[in-house]
Amino acid sequence: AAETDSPTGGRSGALTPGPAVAGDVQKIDVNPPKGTRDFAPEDMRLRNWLFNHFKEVSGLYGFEEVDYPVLESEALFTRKAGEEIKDQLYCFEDRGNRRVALRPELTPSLARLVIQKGKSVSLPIKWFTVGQCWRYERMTRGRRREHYQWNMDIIGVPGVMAEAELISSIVTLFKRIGITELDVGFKVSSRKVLQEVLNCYSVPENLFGKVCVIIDKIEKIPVDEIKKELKAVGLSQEAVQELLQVLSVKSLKELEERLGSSGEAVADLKQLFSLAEKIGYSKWLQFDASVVRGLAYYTGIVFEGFDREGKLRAICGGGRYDHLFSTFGADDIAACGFGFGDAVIVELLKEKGLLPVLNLQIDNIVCALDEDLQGCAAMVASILREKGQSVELVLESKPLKWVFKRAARINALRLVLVGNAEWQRGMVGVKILSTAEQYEVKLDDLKINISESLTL
Ligand SMILES: OCc1cccc(Br)n1
Repeated sequence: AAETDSPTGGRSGALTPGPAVAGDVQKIDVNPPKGTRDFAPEDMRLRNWLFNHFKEVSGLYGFEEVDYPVLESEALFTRKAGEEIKDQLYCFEDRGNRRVALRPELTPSLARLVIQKGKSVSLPIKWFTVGQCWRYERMTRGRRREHYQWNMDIIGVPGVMAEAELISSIVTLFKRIGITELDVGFKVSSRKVLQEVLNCYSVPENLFGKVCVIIDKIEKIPVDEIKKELKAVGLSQEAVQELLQVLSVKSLKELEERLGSSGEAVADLKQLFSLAEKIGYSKWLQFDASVVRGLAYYTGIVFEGFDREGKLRAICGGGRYDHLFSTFGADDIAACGFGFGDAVIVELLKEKGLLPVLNLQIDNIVCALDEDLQGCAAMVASILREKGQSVELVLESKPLKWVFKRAARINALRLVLVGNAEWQRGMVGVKILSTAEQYEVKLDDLKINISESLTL
């Protein structure tokens, strides 16, 4: 069955299309395109709750928000490393015969903007964004074709403090939404591990990305297939054997025994775990040599957030990518970042019973008791809105029963009634809906502040 797309489960509840309409008007499909989601109000409240946490955490860490077009030149993503993200590129030729694509990730756009800004931005650059990303996947697998990703990137810091800061920001996010280290962990490794092994077998640099992309599939396809693909790109039997062995190393200590203490891979990882200890999130981290991530451009520390029950796909992932900029014809600059999707985290929150209850809340519902008082009711609404009060103004003449029902549905705190008798005396009626207390309030007092005036 197709994965539940909507955060509240199941595909959006479309109206059951009625009988064919008159004439040749075609009934439209009221569902969104395959693999995409609508966000109805209750879904949008959950999405805004999550994205607000993303943005608040980004602010806590001193990151600035940026944004890019969802449509980019296809050239940003046409890396020749056999990545799934390229195979599933949502690309086409536009009316100007340009090859364009719906972005499958945000990092290349960030690199493009950093290069564009050049010397006008001071280092380190710390940018974040929350953006929709796309892939065109055959619907046979029924998977989503879009999701929103929170991305944080630090540009211009070669040291591991940058990765430590990024992982710290994700831990902060998790804590804010009720996720603990008992629910989620981070598998951490470094691609320098693979680099050091491949260097021993004189494997040319340009194969590095391809080798990593193949190895990233180690838990998804049989190991014989992995071996076959590695040999197909030119690795010797010995190199393949050594690679697969080093990926099964179970601890940093064992890695150090295998690679020695002088290499950067071990040094970086030891420093990261030491920083995690100091910052206070080492319980969230574990070394896992098999983590390589599926993007070709990572060059150093890589990490992914996983649910400890092992029911879900990776929650987030990232790492260092020190050579991405030169692939765009610019000077290289140290860089690291992560992506955090909006879908898996919601599945995890559901699993853990941590979905927040987010109801609509309106301060006032304002209603005219007589047709000819509609304008007066609108005036009362304006007065309240100018005081920063949210107001649902009843826009048509409705029976009080309907108004009370509406008030309950929108969770209104107060009902403000505009009636002839009171209006003649410059007053309006106010009912506190939770306690049924009733007041008459002078219109002038409303101009002060309805809450204050109610204490009169
Ligand atoms: O994380 C891979 C990915 C990229 C774009 C869209 C979706 Br859904 N998933």
